[in-house]
Amino acid sequence: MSVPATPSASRLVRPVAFTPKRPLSTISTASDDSSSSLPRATTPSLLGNAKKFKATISTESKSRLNTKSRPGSPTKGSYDASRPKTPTSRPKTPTSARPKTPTTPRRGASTGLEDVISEMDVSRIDPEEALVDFENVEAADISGEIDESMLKDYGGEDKVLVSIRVKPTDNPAVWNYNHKKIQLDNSAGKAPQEFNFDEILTGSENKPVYNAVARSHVCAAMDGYNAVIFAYGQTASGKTFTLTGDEDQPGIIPRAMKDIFGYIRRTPTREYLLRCSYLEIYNESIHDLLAPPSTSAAQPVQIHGTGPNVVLAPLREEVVTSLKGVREVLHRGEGNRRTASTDWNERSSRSHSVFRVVIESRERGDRQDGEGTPSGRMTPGYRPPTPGGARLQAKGGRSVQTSVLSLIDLAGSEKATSDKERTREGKYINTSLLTLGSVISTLAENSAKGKTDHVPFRNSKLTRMLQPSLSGDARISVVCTINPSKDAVGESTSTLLFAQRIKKVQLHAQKKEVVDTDALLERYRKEIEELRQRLAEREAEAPVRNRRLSAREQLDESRAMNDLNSRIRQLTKLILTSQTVGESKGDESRPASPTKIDFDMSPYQLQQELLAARRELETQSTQILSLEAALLARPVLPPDAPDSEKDKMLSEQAKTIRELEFVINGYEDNLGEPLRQVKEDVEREWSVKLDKETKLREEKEAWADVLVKQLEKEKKMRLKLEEERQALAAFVKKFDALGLGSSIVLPPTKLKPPMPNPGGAAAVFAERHQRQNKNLSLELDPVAEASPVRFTAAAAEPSLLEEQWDGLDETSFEIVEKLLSDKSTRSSPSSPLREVFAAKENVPA
Ligand SMILES: Nc1ncnc2c1ncn2[C@@H]1O[C@H](COP(=O)(O)OP(=O)(O)OP(=O)(O)O)[C@@H](O)[C@H]1O
Repeated sequence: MSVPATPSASRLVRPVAFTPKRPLSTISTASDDSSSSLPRATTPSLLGNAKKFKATISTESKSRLNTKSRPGSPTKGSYDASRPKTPTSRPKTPTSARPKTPTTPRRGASTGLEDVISEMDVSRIDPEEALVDFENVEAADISGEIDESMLKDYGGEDKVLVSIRVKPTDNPAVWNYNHKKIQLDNSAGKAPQEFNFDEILTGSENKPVYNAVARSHVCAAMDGYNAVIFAYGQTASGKTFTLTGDEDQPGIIPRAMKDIFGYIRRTPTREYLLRCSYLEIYNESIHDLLAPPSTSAAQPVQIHGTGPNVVLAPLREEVVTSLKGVREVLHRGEGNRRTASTDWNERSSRSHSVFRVVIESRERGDRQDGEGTPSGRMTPGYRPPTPGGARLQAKGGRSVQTSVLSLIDLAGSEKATSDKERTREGKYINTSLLTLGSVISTLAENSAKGKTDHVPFRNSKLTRMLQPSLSGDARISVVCTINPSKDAVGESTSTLLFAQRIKKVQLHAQKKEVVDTDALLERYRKEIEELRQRLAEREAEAPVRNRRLSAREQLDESRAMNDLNSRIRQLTKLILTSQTVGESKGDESRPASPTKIDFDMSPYQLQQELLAARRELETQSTQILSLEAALLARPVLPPDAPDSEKDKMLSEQAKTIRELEFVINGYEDNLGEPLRQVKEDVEREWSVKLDKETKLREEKEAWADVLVKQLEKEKKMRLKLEEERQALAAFVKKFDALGLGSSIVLPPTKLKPPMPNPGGAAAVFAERHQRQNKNLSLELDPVAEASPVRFTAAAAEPSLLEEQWDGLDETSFEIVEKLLSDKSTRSSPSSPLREVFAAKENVPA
């Protein structure tokens, strides 16, 4: 499959906290119609456990169903808005001409599937998956080839439309064919067997193939019928080329999507909602191709329910509003499919890929959203809104059609045929394809002979998934691709036999039109009205309310109102109408996927979510405040605290900061961009504080160095002082021994030799330092911090050492001066005093 790459659609991430879990609904509902020999299934619906109403079809609706509208074809490629057509062939049989609305389960009725979480439930659709509105269809998205004369009714919808596509080959072909008949050439050496089909197609043009094989079924799907188109054939015979095609020759899928938008554009009386899913069945395991490969591998899609009540879960659905959105979905699916495979060729030829489009539509009525029914562009036979009548109108319900178009690229059919010969190699057997063959055979047999033999739908994933459609609930078109070369005769014959069998299967496709207030389309419309009403109320109350709200609450309030407003705008954009199809200027005018807001939430739920978010924010604010308080109340470090204490404190602060960051991150996750600023501010504030703490620590370390140096200096001084004291004491002793003491009057009060202190100089220093700094805060507070500068200022006072030395110097000086001034002492050359001085001053005596 080659899908043109497109710029990726915007996929905004919805905060998890805002995503409510929702209950499951079933894919289809049981029919109460038993008039048919085959069980009559209803159109698959996504509304299983939602409340539904049994609605009668309006007169206009009946006449529409019974009248085959064949208005003139518009000019090719042009759009005639005033003459919208409904180009679907109508049932011919009396039974199918008047389809009955199926009975649907009432709310609360158990389907037995309530526990299954299904993303196919409309109420669980990811809001990123855009709702489509007929007014939004892009001109560029509309097929330029719309020509209703091309729409054919191949014998009515009770039969499967079977076409054969013969792949061009350079080898000599061994098949003869015209536009309806194909038969093996006699030269092939086998008994010529003739096959008749609805169409034999040749060549490499995909447009005629689409017109012949798919267009009528696409239109039927738009008109409310389920439709299945699948390609069957041996490997490399052209199935993918037919369904997907390439850029030059777009296949059925891109052409179908163009026609869908074209159909919407040409039907101004209805509005539509389109949802796509894309899955792959490989080795009897279903993978959601729209989910990331890791997710889909870890959580394969399961089929829940039986018969017509089939639910695939978990399976993503993407709502699309333009071809761009469709391309994005296909591109993503293809990418995921390739990622999941180690051998792409082998895997693609052995797996089935299923692209599904769910189409919801209803008449455009007089809406309270100001957009009313488009004037002057009415479809002939326009039906008034609310076909359910006054009772249903009172309940707010409007008739909604739901149909599913499934486009299936099957695995190579030779796997089903030739695998019989290699049963030992179990891995090659494609159970789904083999079961499809036997299911078709049984169905054909039952139809032909009026039997009710058991049909082995449950034997494979593919048939179980297709059971509602194969049971007759859908219009089916099969394109069987063959390689006309001689060496592929066996495979081609087998394919043609399959095609012949499926041609016999009887169908009973029914349109489904139910009034369902829970249909996504209806809910969106209703929600738009409710949101508008709510917004108007809020706006009216705003002046009074704002007076009693804090600034922060007012901000929250205005954000909530903005959210409401943008939600209304998005919901309005999502609904496609013919006007929006024509008026849009291009792909860029409308997002491929709308902003991710949960469209499924009612205004009340939205309000609850807002309240919950606010409560969460308040809790987080409290956490932040308490963490800040804890930081402020941290223990104060004493100035002489060891480094290990300081380290511990710093690491505790870092931890607190990390916790703050954590809280702020959660806070930001909830409120997004506005809080990023707050986070940055807090980060900045705390990083400044951290820097200050680090600086302070460095300063304290420097201060400690200074202190150590001071102590060493003091120690040296003390030693020197002690030496001097001893010398002086010896000098005095000698002086006294010489008998000179009586003649010299020493000033005893001034002689204060330093005495050793009990704690040593360090203790004295510490005591003095404490005294000096008792008024200084040495705590690690950036404002009241202690610093070496202050210490230096304190140390500028005379130090202990300086005082001691000053006293000693002065005393020594006075003593010496007195001695020197004593004439008797100086006059004696042998004076002992002189010797002492000479020894002390190191001068000759
Ligand atoms: N009608 C056709 N005209 C031109 N080329 C064709 C046609 N049919 C098939 N091809 C080419 O043949 C090749 C194989 O076709 P394709 O991949 O569609 O086969 P397939 O049946 O899907 O194979 P598989 O079962 O392996 O998926 C492709 O290159 C395709 O372009």
